[in-house]
Amino acid sequence: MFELQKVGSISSSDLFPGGLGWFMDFVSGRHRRLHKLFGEVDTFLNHIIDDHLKNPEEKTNQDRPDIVDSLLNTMHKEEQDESFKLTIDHLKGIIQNIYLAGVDTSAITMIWAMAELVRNPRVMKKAQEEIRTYIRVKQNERIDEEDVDKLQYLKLVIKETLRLHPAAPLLLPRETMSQIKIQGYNIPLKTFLVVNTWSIGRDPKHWEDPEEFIPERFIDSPVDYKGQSFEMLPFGSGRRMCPGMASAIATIELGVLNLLYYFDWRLPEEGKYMDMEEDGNITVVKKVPLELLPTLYH
Ligand code: HEM
Repeated sequence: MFELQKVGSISSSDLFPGGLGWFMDFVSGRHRRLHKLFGEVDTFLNHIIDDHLKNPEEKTNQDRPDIVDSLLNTMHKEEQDESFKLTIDHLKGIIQNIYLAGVDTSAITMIWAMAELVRNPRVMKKAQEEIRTYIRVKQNERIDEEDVDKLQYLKLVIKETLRLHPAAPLLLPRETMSQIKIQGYNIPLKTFLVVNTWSIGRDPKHWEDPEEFIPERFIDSPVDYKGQSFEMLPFGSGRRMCPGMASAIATIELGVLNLLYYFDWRLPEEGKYMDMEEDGNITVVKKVPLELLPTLYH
């Protein structure tokens, strides 16, 4: 999947629409690689679906159905709307979307959040104090989604992480549907437009100390990540903005909450500088993998 994401990023055909781009992609072997990768991904998706068909949720130890179980159930329900029937191909498309657009991006954001927290002990301490004051988990119980609502500072930490480290820093490309004028620039019809949300989130015109990790900057601020505040757009904006935003936020908040509730974290070598260099293309990851030592707290 990750290889597909890499090969599927901006191609010559995007930059030179028409014959030239297609020819360049053909000569560079990109078409062949994509074709091969699609075959591999299709086999992988068939495995996932077969596994679920062989082991329906009621026959496994799972305590709740996963999304593939739910989609298979919908598919098999007789009362499906005649005008739109969910098929195995739709199901494959949805699973692929979740893998390509959802798993990587959410994991990347959690890694950046943990990196920033360890680099900023003041913020880590404040976040853990809040969590350990408001959350009490009894034995054999789990932290659940409702617990997150009690944690205002944790939410600010995630917001600040999304400002500084939007997982998809260039959003998805757009093409203008007519000639437009923006801030004095004439943009012709059918122009390929890329929005750099990474630099928007660090623009000193809008952010004080933009490179600093300061979750408190969002206290009493109307600026949010939901596509309405153009000072930060980690999930994009408009009708093609990220449809997985709510699921991503729930996953990230709950994930980081679990990490901070159960463990204390430190660098393997105390006091060592943490390299925050970035790497990637469609998604931007931490170039030097994050290595932290956990100590069990609860
Ligand atoms: C931190 C996590 C995530 C980030 C930062 C993120 C970010 C984005 C961004 C920037 C876009 C392009 C929006 C635009 O150009 O206006 C996008 C599109 C998309 N995202 Fe996410 N995303 C995340 C998680 C997820 C999850 C969990 C899912 C699914 C479960 C998901 C599914 C999608 C899909 C399907 C699109 C394409 C929408 C379209 O083209 O109409 N994303 N995401």
